[in-house]
Amino acid sequence: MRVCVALFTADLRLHDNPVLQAALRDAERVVPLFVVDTGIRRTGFAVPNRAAFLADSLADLDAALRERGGRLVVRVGDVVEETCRVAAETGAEVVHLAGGVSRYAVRREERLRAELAGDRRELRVHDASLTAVPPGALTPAGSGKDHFAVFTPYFRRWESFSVRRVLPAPDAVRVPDVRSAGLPGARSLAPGSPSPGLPAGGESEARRRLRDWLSGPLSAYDERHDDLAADATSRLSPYLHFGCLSPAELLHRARAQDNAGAHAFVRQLAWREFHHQVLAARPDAADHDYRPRHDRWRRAPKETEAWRDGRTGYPVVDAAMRQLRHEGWMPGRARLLAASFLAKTLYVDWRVGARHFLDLLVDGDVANNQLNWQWAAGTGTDTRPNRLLNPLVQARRFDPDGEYVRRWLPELRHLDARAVHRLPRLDDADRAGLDYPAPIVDLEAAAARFRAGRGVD
Ligand SMILES: Cc1cc2nc3c(=O)[nH]c(=O)nc-3n(C[C@H](O)[C@H](O)[C@H](O)COP(=O)(O)OP(=O)(O)OC[C@H]3O[C@@H](n4cnc5c(N)ncnc54)[C@H](O)[C@@H]3O)c2cc1C
Repeated sequence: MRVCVALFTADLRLHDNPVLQAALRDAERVVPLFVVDTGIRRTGFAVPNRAAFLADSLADLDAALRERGGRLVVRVGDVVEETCRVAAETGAEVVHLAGGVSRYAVRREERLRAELAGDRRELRVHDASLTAVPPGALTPAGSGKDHFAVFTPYFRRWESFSVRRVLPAPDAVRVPDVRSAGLPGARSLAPGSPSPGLPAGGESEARRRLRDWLSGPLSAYDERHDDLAADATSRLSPYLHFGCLSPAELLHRARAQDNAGAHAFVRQLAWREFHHQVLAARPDAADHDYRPRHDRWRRAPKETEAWRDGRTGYPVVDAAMRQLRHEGWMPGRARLLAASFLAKTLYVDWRVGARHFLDLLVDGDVANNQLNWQWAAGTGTDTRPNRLLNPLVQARRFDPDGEYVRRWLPELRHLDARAVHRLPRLDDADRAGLDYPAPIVDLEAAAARFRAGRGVD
């Protein structure tokens, strides 16, 4: 074959990229194509933090292709129309694409297949690109079900799945003569300013972080990942979200280190894949309860605003929410306790919180964000859906010295650990002089309200 198109989506890398490798195998010349998709802009999913990360990642991908004699071809418009146009202009017979799981990705794939077929061209989809185990490859034996609804049995099967081997980065990429728009800047992808502490995007940065992570911190992951002050998780999530890092490669390399840290880390990677297979089977779970509980959610605009601003009066929740605004990222434990606080303690619809996270998270992802929110709200796959996380207990367990709180709440920097933990229990006289709010909600009353709302004892 003379020409193929490799359409990049959430796989912005040269290493271990099945889409690019298949295109290079099939054709003498390959169009490495990225379409700045105006359809995604219309969904509201394009926000400044992810736009900045995406702009970095595209620039890095282009530079890596240029080192190999190629370049990234960029188009702006409807992804299906632009891809078909590029295929027609270059005479490409086949377009290669990574299989996605969101409704948007599935619809894109269907439209692309139909449009290309009308032009006697073919779409080839690679389903072990965005996850190590293809979503849908594992189903509960003998149940007739199309996906796993509970993590532990999924994990057991996932662990024994034979993951494809890691593919090398290509040495050379020959690109046909075809028009390209310039690389997009962050502001052309989404107006507005990114968070000041946003990480840099791109495959080069991803591989540098991967090397650092594997060379030491990984082995302590089991002991330290929930320690909020230690900042001892990988921070690889945005690189996985944009595909600057391959999940299959990460999995193989973590597994090669046979220690407790690596085992615990691999289990977390499986959660990502678990949520992808749930969303693939139940795309409606992006905005509908996976397991409806007939909740009578509260509308509490002032309390929700206080939660968004990190002014709830519960220091660990507020620290988490301020970190989110500053970095566009927060550790898993902080996400969980902040989400539980909104959906259970304040009893506000999880969709309100999920939207706020998607507005800021640099790794904001339909599968992981929406389904983790549902897990925290008890409308998802949690097998104990009505448990409530107490923010005071969470703070003592996961930030015993109050260091995480002091890092993110400058107004409390002068307080010692004991004072930080006692803060929500102080009366107004003791609170005087502190620029920090009284708790916006009483925890016992909130727990009773949640149970009554949900109809559980
Ligand atoms: C309410 C809520 C919303 C979330 N939203 C997102 C999101 O939009 N995008 C996202 O990538 N993750 C999301 N997560 C999952 C998880 O919190 C993050 O992936 C993780 O904190 C990222 O930090 P890390 O890379 O240092 O993770 P590590 O602790 O180093 O874990 C390694 C990798 O495992 C995966 N992982 C870990 N925990 C989970 C989990 N619970 N679910 C799925 N994958 C997991 C991630 O890909 C992560 O990068 C959310 C969790 C909660 C509770």
